[in-house]
Amino acid sequence: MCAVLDWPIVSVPADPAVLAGLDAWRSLPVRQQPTWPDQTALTAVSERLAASPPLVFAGEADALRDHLAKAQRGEAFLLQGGDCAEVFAEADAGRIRNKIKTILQMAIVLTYGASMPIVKMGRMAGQYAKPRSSDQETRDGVTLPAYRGDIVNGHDFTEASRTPDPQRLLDAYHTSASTLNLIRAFTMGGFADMRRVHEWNKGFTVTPAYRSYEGMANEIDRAIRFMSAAGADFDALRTVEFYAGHEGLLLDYERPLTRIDSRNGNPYDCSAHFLWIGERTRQLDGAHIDYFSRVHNPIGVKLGPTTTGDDALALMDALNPEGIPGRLTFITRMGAGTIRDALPPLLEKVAADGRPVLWVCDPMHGNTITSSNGYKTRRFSDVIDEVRGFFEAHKAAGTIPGGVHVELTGDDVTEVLGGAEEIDEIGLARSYETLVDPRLNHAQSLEMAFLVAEMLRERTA
Ligand SMILES: O=C[C@H](O)[C@H](O)COP(=O)(O)O
Ligand SMILES: C=C(OP(=O)(O)O)C(=O)O
Ligand SMILES: [Mn+2]
Repeated sequence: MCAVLDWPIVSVPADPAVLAGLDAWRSLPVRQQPTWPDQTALTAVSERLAASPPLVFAGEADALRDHLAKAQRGEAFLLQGGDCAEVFAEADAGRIRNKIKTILQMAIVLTYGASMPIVKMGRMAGQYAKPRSSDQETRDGVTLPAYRGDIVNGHDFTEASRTPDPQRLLDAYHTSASTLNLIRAFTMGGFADMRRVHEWNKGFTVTPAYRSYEGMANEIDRAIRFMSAAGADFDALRTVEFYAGHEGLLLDYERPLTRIDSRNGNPYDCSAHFLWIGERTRQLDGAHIDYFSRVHNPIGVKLGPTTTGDDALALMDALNPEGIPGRLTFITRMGAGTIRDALPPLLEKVAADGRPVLWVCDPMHGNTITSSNGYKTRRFSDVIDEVRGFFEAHKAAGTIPGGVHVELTGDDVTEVLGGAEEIDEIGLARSYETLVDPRLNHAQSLEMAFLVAEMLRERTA
């Protein structure tokens, strides 16, 4: 997040038609929104949000778009990771630091293993709204609204907690701001300096992945010492660009945080650098597609196993009709057993169209299962197999596998089955903490990075 920001002396005002368009979604079908019981409170909160400073700058979103354009062309690779659902009470320094360290470690494994620049992005500092399969949840005969993420309601199973509360939009804004502040401090203040690769491993449990990382960090150290002795200047390695993204789901939050870029009069959603539209809200005639077609951030769309080539083209027409490089990312989440059949027709159709798209693999959301002891989980082997299928399909089509999108945490949780620590169904009970979907823990995340580095190395070989 260190784009050069030119602060213009003369502001370009927005075209009134562009401003009016930002509210067109209100008259379209909109899915997965809460029913706010108090509309007056919602209006007051929206006004507060609209008057608050933006969380990111438009210039930073533009810089990210350029990086994503490089990933599209195979000159970089996107790593996006973080919680399924961030939780306000867990936005503390220790957890945020562990997540950043984990993503930095994964990025360095990929950079070193595949000699490829990695674009680093968190599912962080705003990932508070969740689409749900069901609007309600029933426990022991009591039915309450489903938990829709901390920005909407609380997870506790009481009527008070589950009732949507607009004040939570302000809490989400402030928690995003403090999270982003810490991310900026960690990545711009010297902590992310590549000469400190060893320190990013400190404090984590010693696992096989931890040891592999130590080995690689020793090699990097040696290479840096050699290059320094040879006169190279490593000060450029002091800081790291780290971007923030979340699902652009809750339009009552995204709309007031949308601002007009004074450089050119264009609207940007300044709640994050990157917003994606979920599998459940990507209807062509729906509110989400309309809204995000009007803001200038780089935008992602999740594509599940039933997506057709024509759906993909229609999404390109809606979100990136002119084919601006880096503007549109397709995040496929097909399932390990499906990707090898479902992805190739999409790749073929999009390649024939010619407009650029960044293809990213989410190997999590198509591989969710329930364990026999009742946990919502995923198998590490399925996650890796889906990434493998993604690389295979791109190789066969002659297209570029441009990134991975992963649900992970830097903490030592037990939510995903398998990995080198061989977490089994009984083991899930040890430290199952997620409020929605299961996340890779620190060791599983590192292990994944080593495996993806190999796939990426083969791609570039
Ligand atoms: O990350 C998202 C979840 O997969 C989605 O919200 C659905 O979860 P659910 O089936 O538990 O409602
Ligand atoms: C809900 C999510 O994904 P999808 O829209 O792909 O189901 C998510 O990324 O948490
Ligand atoms: Mn999820």
